[in-house]
Amino acid sequence: MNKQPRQRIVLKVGSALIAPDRQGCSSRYLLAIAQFIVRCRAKGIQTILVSSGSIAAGAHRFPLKPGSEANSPEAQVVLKKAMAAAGQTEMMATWDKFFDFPTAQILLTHGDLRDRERYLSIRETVFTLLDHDILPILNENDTVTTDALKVGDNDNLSAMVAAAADADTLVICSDIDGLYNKNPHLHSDAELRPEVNKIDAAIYAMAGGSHSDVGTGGMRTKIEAAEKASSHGIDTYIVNGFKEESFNALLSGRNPGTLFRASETPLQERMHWLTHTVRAQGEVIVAADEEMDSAKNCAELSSNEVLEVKGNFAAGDTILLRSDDGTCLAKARSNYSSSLLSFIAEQEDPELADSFTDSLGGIVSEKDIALLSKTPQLEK
Ligand SMILES: Nc1ncnc2c1ncn2[C@@H]1O[C@H](COP(=O)(O)OP(=O)(O)O)[C@@H](O)[C@H]1O
Ligand SMILES: N[C@@H](CCC(=O)OP(=O)(O)O)C(=O)O
Repeated sequence: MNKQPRQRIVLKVGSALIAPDRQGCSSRYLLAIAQFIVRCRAKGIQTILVSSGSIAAGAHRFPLKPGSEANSPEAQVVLKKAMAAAGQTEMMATWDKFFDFPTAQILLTHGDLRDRERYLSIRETVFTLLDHDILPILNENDTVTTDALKVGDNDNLSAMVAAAADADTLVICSDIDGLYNKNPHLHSDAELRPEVNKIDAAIYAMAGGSHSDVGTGGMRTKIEAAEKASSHGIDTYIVNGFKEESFNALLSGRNPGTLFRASETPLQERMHWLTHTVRAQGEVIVAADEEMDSAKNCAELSSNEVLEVKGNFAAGDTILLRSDDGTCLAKARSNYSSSLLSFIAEQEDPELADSFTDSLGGIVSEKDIALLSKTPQLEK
């Protein structure tokens, strides 16, 4: 970590470190990580742990019988939820054994993080725990989450937690030294990237998926996490969690892996939340020549400029403003439901359409708009 004293760090630990043999939790690699947490606290650095591994820890409780229906993809999803439920308690108990200070469990879904009220409540809880020197240990609530509600990987979850907790450093512990120019498990000539100052398509092109059977992240989700965190002013490291030297290096201000440098112009907290944490519930398509390059212009969007309304959303949900050439323009809180907006946008008579917006107000509000980059891209 950089020379200047760091005040708050989020540490993400992957499944392969928690249950390397898939036979329940093992302290084999966790002792060095626990000692790192203790040493951080001794230096006055507050620490938050995002720990994967509930599924990996619980998997051995569910031996698969050959040919059973549990081999179907649907059954596998249900089984993983049960594994997570069984493994979560074992994982928490394993961490708790290392410390002579208390730990606290926070299980989240993306549904919690994209709801502003619940997001602020989580943030408040984390701050209260830190104020009382209690180590928050967070994980996705795999047992109850659904495709619509889940973050899906703890790399991205750890970045959202780091933003919510106003951390200044995110350390993602992986089973590899850092980001290579290609997957080192597949290419013997792969080279480690020590620093990344700008995350772009070329960086994403380096990343492949996970090779482990219980991990879900792979390198792509780590880059997504680094993009979220660095845009919030958070230095993000990918380090090899299997090497004690990684943690010694961090504590002495050296970079043992890949450092994604924090943006010099971080997004304001609410804008960051809107841009990187909230998932759009629908889309509003406008013509590519519409001037949507400022929050003010977006807020002046009128119903007769709406070409199409996609998805089902309620008033208050977040939508994606996209031009008809595919460019993501902005994410914004919609003041209209998708059905009402579709009805208004379909009115042939622009004066009738305007009479609705005149009485109900703008489609989106200027204070709830986060402009996105002006290049055609898939929404992350
Ligand atoms: N460009 C890359 N650089 C490094 N690792 C990569 C890259 N592309 C794909 N990978 C794979 O991503 C894995 C790390 O992600 P993951 O499997 O989620 O592990 P963990 O759960 O320990 O974080 C590496 O072991 C490697 O197989
Ligand atoms: N919530 C899941 C996390 C899965 C996950 O992100 O795993 P990994 O890619 O090993 O960090 C679990 O506890 O198993």
